[in-house]
Order: sequence, then structure tokens, then C-alpha cells
Amino acid sequence: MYKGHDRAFVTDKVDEVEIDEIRQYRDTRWVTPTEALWRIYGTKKSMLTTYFEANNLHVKARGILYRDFPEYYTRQRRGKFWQERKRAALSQVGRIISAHPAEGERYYLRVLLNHVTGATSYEGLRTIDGQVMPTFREAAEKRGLIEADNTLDDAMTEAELFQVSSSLRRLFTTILVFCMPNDVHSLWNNHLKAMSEDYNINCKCKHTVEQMVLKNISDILHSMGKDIESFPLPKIDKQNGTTNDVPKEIIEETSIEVDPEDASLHKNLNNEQRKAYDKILATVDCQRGGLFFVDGPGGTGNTFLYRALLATIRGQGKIAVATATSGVAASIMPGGRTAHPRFKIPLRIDDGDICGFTKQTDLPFGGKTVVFGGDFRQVLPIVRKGTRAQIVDASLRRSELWNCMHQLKLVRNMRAPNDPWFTEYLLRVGNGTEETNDDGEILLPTSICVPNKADDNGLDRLIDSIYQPASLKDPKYITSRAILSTRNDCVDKINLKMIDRFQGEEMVYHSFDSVEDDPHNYYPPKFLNTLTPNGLPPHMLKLKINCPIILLRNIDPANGLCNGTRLLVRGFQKNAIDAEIVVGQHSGMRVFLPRIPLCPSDDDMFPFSFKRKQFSIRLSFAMTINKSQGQTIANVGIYLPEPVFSHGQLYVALSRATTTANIKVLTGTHDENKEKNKKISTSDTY
Ligand SMILES: Nc1ncnc2c1ncn2[C@@H]1O[C@H](COP(=O)(O)OP(=O)(O)OP(=O)(O)O)[C@@H](O)[C@H]1O
Repeated sequence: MYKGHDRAFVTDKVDEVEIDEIRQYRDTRWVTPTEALWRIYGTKKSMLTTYFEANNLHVKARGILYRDFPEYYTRQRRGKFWQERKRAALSQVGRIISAHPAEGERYYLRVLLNHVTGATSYEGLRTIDGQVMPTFREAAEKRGLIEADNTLDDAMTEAELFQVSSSLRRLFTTILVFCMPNDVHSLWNNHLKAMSEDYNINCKCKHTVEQMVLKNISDILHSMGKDIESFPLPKIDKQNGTTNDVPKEIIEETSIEVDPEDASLHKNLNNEQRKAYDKILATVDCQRGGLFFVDGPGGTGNTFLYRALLATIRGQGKIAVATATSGVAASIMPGGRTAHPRFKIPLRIDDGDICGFTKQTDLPFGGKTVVFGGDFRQVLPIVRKGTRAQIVDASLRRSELWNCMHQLKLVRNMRAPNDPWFTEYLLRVGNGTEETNDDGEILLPTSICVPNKADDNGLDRLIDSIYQPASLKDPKYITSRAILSTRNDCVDKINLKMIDRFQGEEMVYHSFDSVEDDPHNYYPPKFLNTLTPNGLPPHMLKLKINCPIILLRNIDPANGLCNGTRLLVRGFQKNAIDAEIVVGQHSGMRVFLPRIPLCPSDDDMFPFSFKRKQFSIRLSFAMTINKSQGQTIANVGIYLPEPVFSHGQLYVALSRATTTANIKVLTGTHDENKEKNKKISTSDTY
């Protein structure tokens, strides 16, 4: 009986003899009789070589990965060839023997087999764009499947090809902050010339130009909450200017320019907005200070009011600090910042932590005018693994300051001014007063429901009703619509369907995944690649020119690059993506995005420290309802294979649209007459 061959290891204990470990290893390798015969008679057909042959013979086989091959083909043992199955056998699991990165070429061969389809020989596997690479490692590197040594330098070089110097300086700064380069010095020296081209036009003094580049990088770093002193870059000359004693925060806030359009917003305020505006400004004018809470259901113009207030106060030469808890909410206000870095609030609050601001008087907030705002009907700030009670407890409503706040109410929906039935329906959904059945479910209007028949094509019908194939080329069309869903896996499913329908040149980026402190390779990359934790980009990111994407990290919120920013891909290189911001006040700005190391925000998600190096973006044909909060999306598709699962989700999804005619909903139920969705009560918060 033959049970497969094995290897024996022998230890040589003779001290004097010179030990050649490689030779010993080779000499003591035991070759079984069967393998010996197989070698001698040269019938060298391995499973892999027969896979190559199958690719040669069958066109269909060329689109299937080696590890997935047993699902579609069955191996005929005698003839040693692969035969197509009549029906795909999804229960068949292919497995490639594992290899440790230290095994060199064997490991890289495995990496290639896990990602490349259609190879007809070992040489074919090493061929990229007609060029045969000498080793599997080089082939894997050229395909972007393993991380090259100099990706950061390459990202800068690639960006130099088609970017202006200001964007290069921004990319350099992003690399400094997020990619932790080992050799900042070389990166600086190699790219200083390209980063200074715009300054060189008007100034020929090398030192002055270098100082200008450093100053600009220092400003960008500062807006990201970092100090240039903490990076090994040349020093900035001490200036004789008068601004040296003025805190940087004050210089920053006073240098925000008021947009002329914002300066005239106060003329268009509706009655409730005007009342709130006057009351707040009165306390600023008489320097009495005051606390306000603007309660406005979605679309009633909270943000519009803030923009009018900020423009008026800044126009008077006073300081108005605009902050929000999330990057995307901050980015829709001029000069908006996230609250934590601006007020030096620790992200994780432990006992004894203090905020970096000193108390000036006994009045709340030192007697300044402070305006809070929000909508308790919408999705509430997340308390990780929090119970309903804990989530409610974390809301402003439970703060001891709540009773000191003057309540200001906005009531008129300005997002959907021409659809009064819709605005009232929305309010009933938000307030929890819409009629429900015994299971707490509400009925959605039939006009907005996409029929979900048992034919399984409901999702395609929803996609077709939001995205017309003929208009996909128009960037304005693309950014005026989105499909919203509750869970990331639903969103990914729609995005994958959409990117396949989208026309254009394609680029696939694979992430580099690793686990800290895993010398024995217990968590091989193949396993790590299958994980997509919340908030992280996928392992395989498929992009096409002009496709919409959404940013997943707060890179530079002050300049519009925050978690939730929507962009369009304008170009791509191997190590950098050229993108354009398409919504908000920074709309039109071109940015270069590098790959950055990312970790899941929830430390307890895995029993190991997972790290993914990838572009921090996802496709955004579809996005989660939570991500859409705060955005106006003219045409909204809502995909709810299951009822919404948290407070405010249905209300947020519906209230993004400007009229009922522009909403389409697909629910999980197959009965056309009963399009319904579970309503999660809002009464908790009030
Ligand atoms: N007084 C106004 N005149 C004209 N348009 C207005 C007015 N107020 C608000 N709008 C418009 O209505 C839309 C919704 O306003 P805004 O985004 O300020 O609402 P919001 O309360 O912040 O919404 P949400 O909380 O759902 O994000 C925007 O397109 C805004 O320009």
C-alpha cells in the first residue's frame, strides 16, 4: 500500500567536520520509489502542468484560477488531464499547498497561481505584457501582487508624470503622515525638484524655493494635525514676521476666506432659519455668550443656516470655529474640522484624560456662543457594542448642559420643497408616528417600490432604475445618484455588478495583507485576503477611469479629504491613483492617493493584529446608509434585502432624496402589495 512519500531529517553531531546544511538537506531527502520511477521515465505530468495544458486546450478554462479549477473541471487520473464538469461542483474545494515567504520562488509561484488565470506554462505565468520576467518574484512584483521595496518613491515618480507641484506636495505629505517611510531623506531629495516647479517660475534662489516648499508642506501637515518638526526634513528658517507669537490655530481660523455665495446666504433664510440666525447673532454681538441647539429634521437646512452664520461672523473679522464629530459632516462646512483634533479631545477617553483647553470662566464654554445642532431622528453616533440604552445615554440629550440650551426648531423641508406629501411622510417616519403593523413594520408607498418577483432579478431592476447604461459616461449623472443599503456585503455586491457594467480601461489593485508578530505564518496571506473588516477597503479593488469612489479615512478633512468624501477616478498608475473630489466645497480639486497601511478600527474583531496596505477607497455606486448621512443625493436607490437594523436608517435613506419620484426601494419581500420595512422606534431618544 502506498501512502504518499515523506521526508526524513538527520542530525549530524560531528563537531570538527564542516557542516554544509544545504547539501545535507539535499542528500537526506528521501525520494519514494514511485516518485523515482516517475522522474526516471519522464512522464512528468503534475497536477499543475496538466492545468497548464487544460488552459491551452479550453478557452473557458482560461478564466479560472488554479485553486478554483476543481469546481469546474475534474481530473482524470489515468490520462492525467482535466475534463470539464457537466455542472459546476461548488462543494469541491481546491487547495494549493502552503508556502512560507522564506521559501522564496516556491512562495511567489503560489502567489501568482492564486491571482493569475489562463497561464499555459511556467514561462507564461512569468509573462506580463509580452515580457518574460526571470523569476516568479519579479513577475509577482510587476503584477502588483507583492509589495516592492520602493513603492513610495515610485508613487511620487508616477505622480510626477501628470501632476502639478502643489498636488505632489500634498501627496508627499500624505506619505509622510500615513505611510511611515523609512528613508524620508531620499524621498525628499529625489522629488524636491518636481515639488518646487511652480515656485521656480518666479524665484531662482534655490534656498528660497526649498524654504517655500517646506513652508507649504508644514502648512499641510498642520492642517492634518501634525508638526513638521517631527519629520527628518530640512529646517525652516526662523522668520522675523509678526505672526510668531500668535497661536497657529488663530492664524488658521482667521485666514479662512468667506465665499461670496455664503456671504449672501442670510438673505435667503426662511422664517425659522431667520429667527434662529438672529437669536444666535444677538448673543455674539453683545458678547453675552449662549448655548443653542438647532433641531432640524433632515433637509430643513441646518447646514444652510450654519454656513450663513459662519460667513456673517467671519465677515465681521470674528472667529467662528466649525466642527463636527465626523469628517464628512465637517467637510460640508467652510473651514470645518473634526472636533477631536481641534479641541484636543482624546479619541479614547480614559480616567484622568483632560481636554487641552483651559477654563476661562465658570460659564459653560467660557461664556462663548456655542451652537449645537443635529437630528435625533437620524442614525446616532456609534457606541461600539453598545446597548440601545448606552447609545441613547451617549447622546447630547442626556448631557447636563442640555437644560441650559435654547432650543431652536427648523421645520420646513428645503431639500424637497415641491413634494409636501413626501416631507410629511418623512417626518412621520422620523418621528415614529407612521402607522405600523403588529411587527413594528411600516408600509412604503407603492410608487417608490421596485417589484420584487420571485425571478431573482429584483436587484438588476433596482440598478436599472437608478443607473441608465447610456448615461454612465457623464460624471454629473454618476455623482447625482447612489444606491444605499444597510450592510457592507450588500453594497459590495452592487458595486461589483456596476463596475462590470461600467465602460473603460480597468485596473485591479491587490492589497498587501499581514499580521503583526506571526513568524510561523499561521495566518497566510491567502486567508487574510479573504477578510474585509468594516471600514477597510477590499483585497481586490477593481477600478475604471471615471468610476465613482468614496474615501475611507480622514486624510486631510480641512482640505476635503475625509472619511466619506466622494471622488471620481481620473487616472491610475501602479502605486498612485489620481482622483477628483466631486461633492462639497472642495469639488473639482485633484488629489493623488497612495496605498496606506490600514488596521480595523475594532481591535477585538480578530485574535491577531491585522494590517492591510491598500488605497483607502471603495467604489461608491452603492454605499451604506450610515455613510450617506449628511449628503444630498438627488436620485436614491434603496436596497433592503432585510429590514433596517438600527435607529434612523430608513429615515436617513429616504431623506437623502429631493422628491418621491427620485426614490426607488427594493425590499426583501416578494409580495408586490406588501412592500414593507421594519421601523425601529425613535421614541427612545425623546
Ligand atoms: N433657505 C433656503 N433657501 C434655499 N435653499 C435652501 C434653504 N435652506 C436649505 N436649502 C437647501 O436645501 C437642501 C438641504 O439643506 P441642508 O443640507 O442645509 O439640510 P440639513 O438639515 O443639513 O440636511 P441633513 O441633516 O439631512 O443633512 C440643500 O440643497 C440646501 O441648499
